[in-house]
Amino acid sequence: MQCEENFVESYQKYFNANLKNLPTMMTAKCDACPEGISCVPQIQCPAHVRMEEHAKPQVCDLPGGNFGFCCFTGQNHTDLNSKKFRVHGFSFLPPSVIEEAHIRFENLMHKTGLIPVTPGQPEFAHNMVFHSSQHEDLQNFQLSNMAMEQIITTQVFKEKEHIPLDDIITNNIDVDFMQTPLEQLCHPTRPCLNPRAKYRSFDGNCNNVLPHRSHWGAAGQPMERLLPPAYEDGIWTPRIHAKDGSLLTGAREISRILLGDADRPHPVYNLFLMQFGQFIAHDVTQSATVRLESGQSVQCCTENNADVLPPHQRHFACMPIPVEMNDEFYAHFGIRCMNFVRLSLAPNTDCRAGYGKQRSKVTHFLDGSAIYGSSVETARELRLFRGGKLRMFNDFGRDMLPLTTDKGACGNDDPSATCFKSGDGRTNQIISLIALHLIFAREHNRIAEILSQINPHASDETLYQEARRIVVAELQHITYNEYLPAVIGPMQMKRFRLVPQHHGYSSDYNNEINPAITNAFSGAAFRMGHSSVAGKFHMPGGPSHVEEIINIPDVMFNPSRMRMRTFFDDMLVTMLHQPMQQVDSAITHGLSRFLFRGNNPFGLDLAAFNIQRGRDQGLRSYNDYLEVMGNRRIHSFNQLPPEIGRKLSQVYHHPDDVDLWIGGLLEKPIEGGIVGATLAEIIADQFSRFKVGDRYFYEYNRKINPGAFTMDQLHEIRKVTMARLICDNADHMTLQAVPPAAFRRADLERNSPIRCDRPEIPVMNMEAWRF
Ligand code: HEM
Ligand SMILES: [Ca+2]
Repeated sequence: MQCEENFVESYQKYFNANLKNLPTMMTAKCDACPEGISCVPQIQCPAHVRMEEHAKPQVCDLPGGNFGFCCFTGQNHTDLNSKKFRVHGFSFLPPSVIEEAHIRFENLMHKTGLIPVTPGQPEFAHNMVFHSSQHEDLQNFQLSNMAMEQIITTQVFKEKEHIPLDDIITNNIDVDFMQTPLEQLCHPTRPCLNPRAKYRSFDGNCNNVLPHRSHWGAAGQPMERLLPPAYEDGIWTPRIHAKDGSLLTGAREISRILLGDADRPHPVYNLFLMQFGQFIAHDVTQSATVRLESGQSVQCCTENNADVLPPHQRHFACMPIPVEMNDEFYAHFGIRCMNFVRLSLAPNTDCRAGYGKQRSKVTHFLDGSAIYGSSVETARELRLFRGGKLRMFNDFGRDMLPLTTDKGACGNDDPSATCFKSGDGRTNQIISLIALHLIFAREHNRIAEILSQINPHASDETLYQEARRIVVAELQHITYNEYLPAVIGPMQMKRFRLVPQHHGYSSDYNNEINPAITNAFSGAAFRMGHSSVAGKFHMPGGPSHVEEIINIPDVMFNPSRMRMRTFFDDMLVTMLHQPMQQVDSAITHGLSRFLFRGNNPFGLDLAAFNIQRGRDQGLRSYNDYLEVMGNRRIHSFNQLPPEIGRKLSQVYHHPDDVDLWIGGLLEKPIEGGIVGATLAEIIADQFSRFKVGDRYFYEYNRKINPGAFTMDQLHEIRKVTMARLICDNADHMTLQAVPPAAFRRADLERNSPIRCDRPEIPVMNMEAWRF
């Protein structure tokens, strides 16, 4: 193993030049890591950041000319190694702790703040984005309560036994709920009945075949963390104090001061990129807010949002956002409070006391769950059970998504109102999202139809599962081949080994990697997409050539236009031609003032929600994420480019207070990507987990993936592009041609729309699937 001492130069070349970086540690750089240890970017090896100098890992080379670390501590922020520093040796919970916790729990559940939100209000629609099915909502209520009782017990234990905060946030207390009344809340993990199942399960269970990891990435499992939580008590109390002890500036105030509305069209990418982003965001993450037993959502403001409810009347999950008297928008309506309810938690599967972990309701894998559902029950409801197809709604000869009367999906009491159903409960949230769902549902049926022609004797079940396997592979291929490089740039694609292969199988699977969503990704990094949203759709004119302009709040949870004859095509044309907005400090008022306005003169502020949500999830400050990436912390706003430093100092006292989503948005985009270096690293880490931690990933061979494609099939999958999927599933009434790079603006040189039979938009040869 060759080692070299001076590697600072290559390090500086990679990281954001603005920050005048130097490595946080100095060790020799070696060619290769010891056997069995992988070389990864520093963010994928977070535990060692907390360690003593002598425990720091060696530096090694990564593809793309940059270095990483020979990571022996794993991809979690805690490491077994740190256990030896543990101060306390408890192994059981004193009965007095359990009794007191139970009394507190009962008080919280049944005594205060049981006021529901009124239908028709914007906050009613806000809660619909956390909806999946009535059954799921009820289950969520029960699990969330169980988790709450565990959390309260941990809080009482910490208070009574004076457990240091650091031991709590690093999961360093070895106390479990076994042999206590809370034992019934523990869910022992079950071994998989068929570890070599050819098709992935619907709920994501048994992806990892090791018995104690079979639940990794499954629906309902908790989000995991890159860094320890920044809860005030280490357990669940949200961060509200700045470093200097003063109160942090409110989320709405930060939003209105820093994130104005400005039209800055992206020079390269179109709205299809934005929309695909939301579609896959919904595949991989859906949190849920705490609800009342009745299933209704909690209200944290007084009538007409005139004030926040006084603390003694508030539900325990309330975290209302105060609105200033001088708010240039909401003041006109007398609004002084925006409703905000905290996310529900998942009970700890290992039955140990610890900090709260947010529950995600969908499968964490990128596995088409937004198309097929995250449970066997939903998958069944969506199937036709004939020819392997999905159920569709035949709308005057056209296949549309099936309709639903579930009020939780559109919030509409009118039974004749259009409202669509898919594998995800958020489909109707904006009309352009429905277009993506429709493309993928039609693609499934198109493939099932061809498969049945080639294989006339195949059963409905085989056709369905094979079509699903192909569609999920197409989704993964488009994501890694076209979408991700646009977002995080070519350098990160290489560093994190995310570039799809042109030939052969990949063998990158690693059963040590938990594919779970990280809080940093769902609570901040991937919400970068909100800045790329445009406030208006410029719809092409019909025969009259008069362009129609649609304000986005008018098509949120209001999908009826979708049934107009040419709307689907028109929407696709718009998304391909209209630029998306740059990812920066501008957020359209369509999201930051009028979100889910319905028939009201004002709506909600999504930017304020993102900031508040980060605090709800215990995200650490932007500075801590700089450090885990290997950057130097910032000690003064002067260290930042003047424009950014000036902005941040308007609302934060110290760089240690900056919310991750805000700090990330203000960075300049990395080369070839749309986001800055910090968000790019968090996103790259997440997509590396989806690949390395998913046994059924489309590029894996038969030794890893029991449902691996043959070499011929994989070769065909690799031809698929987003443009091909649009070509094969549009109505072709007003859409006659498609730009070959579907995420790039159609007005770019060499990306002019072309006919779908041109070789630049290749076709899969389905003969490879003759069974
Ligand atoms: C098209 C307009 C969009 C609307 C109206 C919208 C709206 C929302 C809302 C209301 C939430 C929940 C906020 C909260 O209370 O925490 C949310 C969460 C989220 N959004 Fe968006 N969004 C849009 C586009 C996007 C895009 C383009 C992306 C990514 C590229 C994205 C990524 C996310 C993510 C990752 C979450 C967190 C989901 C979870 O874990 O629950 N969104 N969005
Ligand atoms: Ca999924």
